[in-house]
Amino acid sequence: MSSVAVAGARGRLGSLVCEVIEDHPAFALGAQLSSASGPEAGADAAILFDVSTPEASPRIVERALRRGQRVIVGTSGWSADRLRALDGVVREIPGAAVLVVPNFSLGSVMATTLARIAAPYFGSVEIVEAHHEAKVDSPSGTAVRTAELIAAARGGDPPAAPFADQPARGQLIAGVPVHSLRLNGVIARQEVRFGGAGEVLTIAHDTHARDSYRAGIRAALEAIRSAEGLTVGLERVLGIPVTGAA
Ligand SMILES: NC(=O)C1=CN([C@@H]2O[C@H](COP(=O)(O)OP(=O)(O)OC[C@H]3O[C@@H](n4cnc5c(N)ncnc54)[C@H](OP(=O)(O)O)[C@@H]3O)[C@@H](O)[C@H]2O)C=CC1
Ligand SMILES: O=C(O)C1=N[C@H](C(=O)O)C[C@H](O)C1
Repeated sequence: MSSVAVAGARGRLGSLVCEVIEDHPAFALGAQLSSASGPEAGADAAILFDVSTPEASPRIVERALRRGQRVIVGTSGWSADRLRALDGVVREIPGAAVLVVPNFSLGSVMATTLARIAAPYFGSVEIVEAHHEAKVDSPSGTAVRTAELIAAARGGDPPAAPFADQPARGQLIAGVPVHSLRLNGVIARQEVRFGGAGEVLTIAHDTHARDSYRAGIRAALEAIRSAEGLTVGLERVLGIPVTGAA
């Protein structure tokens, strides 16, 4: 049995993560950490599962890695810059393993994979994401990661983003305009819209219930036991073919 401490255990995602751990015969739920927990709380667990806040996450993750814990990160905010810094930390620590999962939902991972495939073939692309009103960060971590992967798939050739300096045109992430909605009645939704000559391709994904994260959380737990170094994305764990960088 591997014991797992959960940072953010009382949150919307954290409480689901705790349920999945408790239901899994190979894992035991350890400390359930909140912002009130001291730095040493949960240090005895083999695995630290971080689902806290974008602000707290980097400190929580680095501390866990430096004390030899394997780490799963579901918290948003891990943009390319943060991931580069994390990779530096991981390389300093022999045997370190961290798995960063921007989205645990299989449908979302598939949608982002399809967007990566389409990216080189369309001259313009924009992302519209919608989330519940309690979400503290925007754009969403999934949208940031999707935009970065689209840019990488285009090999540095930025999409057309006319008049992008106007606030209503969204926030440019890796050259891709991203538009964020925060609405009562929504859990999570993302649309990637590709524009070509006389046509628009829309790749859309809806999260109707947080149950959609269960299978991905389980897969991440099973993968972290043999992971090495920094791994980003559930696609790597599930063996979904991906091309290009990152
Ligand atoms: N990868 C994925 O598939 C998904 C990722 N997310 C991401 O997960 C994160 C959490 O989302 P959600 O559960 O909705 O948010 P919540 O606000 O419901 O939960 C966050 C929890 O973190 C706790 N927390 C805050 N600071 C710390 C700290 N320093 N140490 C430990 N715990 C802390 C808070 O508790 P308190 O302040 O009481 O301590 C709170 O319970 C977000 O970044 C979100 O974007 C969400 C859904 C899916
Ligand atoms: O806060 C959320 O709810 C979610 N956060 C993640 C993100 O920022 O992409 C994943 C999912 O969209 C739900």
